[in-house]
Amino acid sequence: MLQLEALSLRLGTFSLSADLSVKAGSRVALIGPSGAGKSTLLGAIAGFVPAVRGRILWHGIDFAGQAPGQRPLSIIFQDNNLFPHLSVAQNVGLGLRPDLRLSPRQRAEVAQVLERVGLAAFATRKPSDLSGGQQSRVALARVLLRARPILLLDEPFAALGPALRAEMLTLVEDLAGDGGLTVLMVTHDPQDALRLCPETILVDEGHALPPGPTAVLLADPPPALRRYLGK
Ligand SMILES: Nc1ncnc2c1ncn2[C@@H]1O[C@H](COP(=O)(O)OP(=O)(O)OP(=O)(O)O)[C@@H](O)[C@H]1O
Repeated sequence: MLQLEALSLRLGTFSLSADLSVKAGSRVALIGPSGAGKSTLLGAIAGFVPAVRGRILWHGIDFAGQAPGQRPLSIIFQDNNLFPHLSVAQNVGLGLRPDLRLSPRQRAEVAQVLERVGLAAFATRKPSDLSGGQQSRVALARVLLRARPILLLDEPFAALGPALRAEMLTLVEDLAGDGGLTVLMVTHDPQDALRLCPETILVDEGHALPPGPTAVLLADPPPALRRYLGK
């Protein structure tokens, strides 16, 4: 279980509170108006935004004092955080060793995971020689290799067209299911939330609410969400 316990965050004049928990192995969307604090909340979980008050716990262990790289999570942003000067295989290999001194066994793991996301034939290419969807797959491959139990997605597929986005969400669902990952995904698209995430956290007016069933939330949105969705 991931617990945000009486959490309070502040960035300049912006503040956000959260008191909620997310079940291990579940997939949860974060939805809310632009500037509501969705990325800030992921940033706090990842360790980039310090908490003013409260705690973040994973299976009862406090994240405080754990640097971002030590936390049991991976994060993918919209730009996929790929290094342009490294090949696809190297970008993925970074998930295992930042200095890229991979053992033969680790190289084999990289090859295996590239196969898993359908990029076996692209290992030596640079990210710029790939389509947007393929770049997203590289980022997912790296996450898979890191094998951290929490996956944070910050509008990862926003730049992709609808069909490709649906395909990527299915891939995330498969990979998350296989690995038993806990997924938190920021999205502006209610359909994406419905597709991947049975539950949704509504972030609005300085609060992140506890997760509720996505279908129920979208079928009968509270006023704040109604405004945001333009319903
Ligand atoms: N470094 C910063 N210093 C001060 N304020 C910041 C900083 N970063 C973000 N903010 C403010 O914090 C608020 C929350 O931003 P955040 O990016 O978390 O929102 P969001 O819900 O993810 O928005 P969007 O959907 O547009 O990506 C915004 O009002 C933003 O202007």
